[in-house]
Amino acid sequence: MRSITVGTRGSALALAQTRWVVARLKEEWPETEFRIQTILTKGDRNRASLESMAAQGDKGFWVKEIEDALAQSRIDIAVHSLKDLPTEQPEGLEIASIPQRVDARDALVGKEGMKKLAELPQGARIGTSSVRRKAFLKAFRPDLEVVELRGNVDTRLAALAGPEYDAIILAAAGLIRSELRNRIDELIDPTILLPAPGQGALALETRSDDDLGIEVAYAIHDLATDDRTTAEREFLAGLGAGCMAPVGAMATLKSGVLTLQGWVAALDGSKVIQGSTQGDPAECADLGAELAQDMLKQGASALIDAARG
Ligand SMILES: NCc1[nH]cc(CCC(=O)O)c1CC(=O)O
Repeated sequence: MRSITVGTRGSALALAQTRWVVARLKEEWPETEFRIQTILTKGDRNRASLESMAAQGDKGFWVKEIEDALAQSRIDIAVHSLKDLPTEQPEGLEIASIPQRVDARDALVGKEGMKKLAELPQGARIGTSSVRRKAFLKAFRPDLEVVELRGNVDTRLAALAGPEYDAIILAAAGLIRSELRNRIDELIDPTILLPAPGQGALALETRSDDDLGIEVAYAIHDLATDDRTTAEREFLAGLGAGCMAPVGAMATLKSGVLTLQGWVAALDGSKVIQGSTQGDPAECADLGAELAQDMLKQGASALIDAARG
């Protein structure tokens, strides 16, 4: 029996999404044995330094060790949250497959009486560590207080039991994949909070010369998700921004037309530049790159430079 080793971070969410991937792969390849190998990343080892590393523009905080294991054939397929993958792909490795996206949106989880973003009382305290969520929240409701909240999904939900936060914001997909969908109080409308590029989608990474691994992974590829997230990630790359920038992007597909929305904000939410474009999904990469160029000209460069510090 042929055997494929699938590598992932060891967090509850990473394991939940990897088990989902393996279950889907098993449906397509019933004769193949799949093993799951967890790998500790710099992000897991040293959460405290996350902020400073990110500020220095360290890319691939959650992926480096996993990519090393892949390159050294200790694993055959790596499962990542697409949102955490740098837009530049390392030599010798490729994204072989993007499975179907769950939900791209952000979710609000609130205490009693704190279940809707628009209805939160003046000065309500919202927990998030994302510069994107913070900037867009402040733009929507400058009265809200954004309070730093780090950690994995369980840690963040547990923090809501304490006095520091009235509500927290997380990716809906993380809750859904962790079977915590019932904790979602509001799926936040993307006209208020545009999701991160690639949010809610996974990426299966392989060695570029591993035809078998590529074929196995590709069996669960979803073309619509690929087109949408390619447009979103090319927008991010075209801005010259990383995952730590206050940038949102979301593409939708309807009647064969891809619509891409992109937002770039000042860190304090005092300014948000919004743009959108439409076209043939086959041109998804160009649509993303062109929207980035347009918005850089409209003043997004200054915002991105400022966010970089
Ligand atoms: N930055 C951490 C991270 N990476 C992917 C997800 C959620 C799952 C996804 O977006 O696919 C999360 C947690 C969060 O943003 O709440």
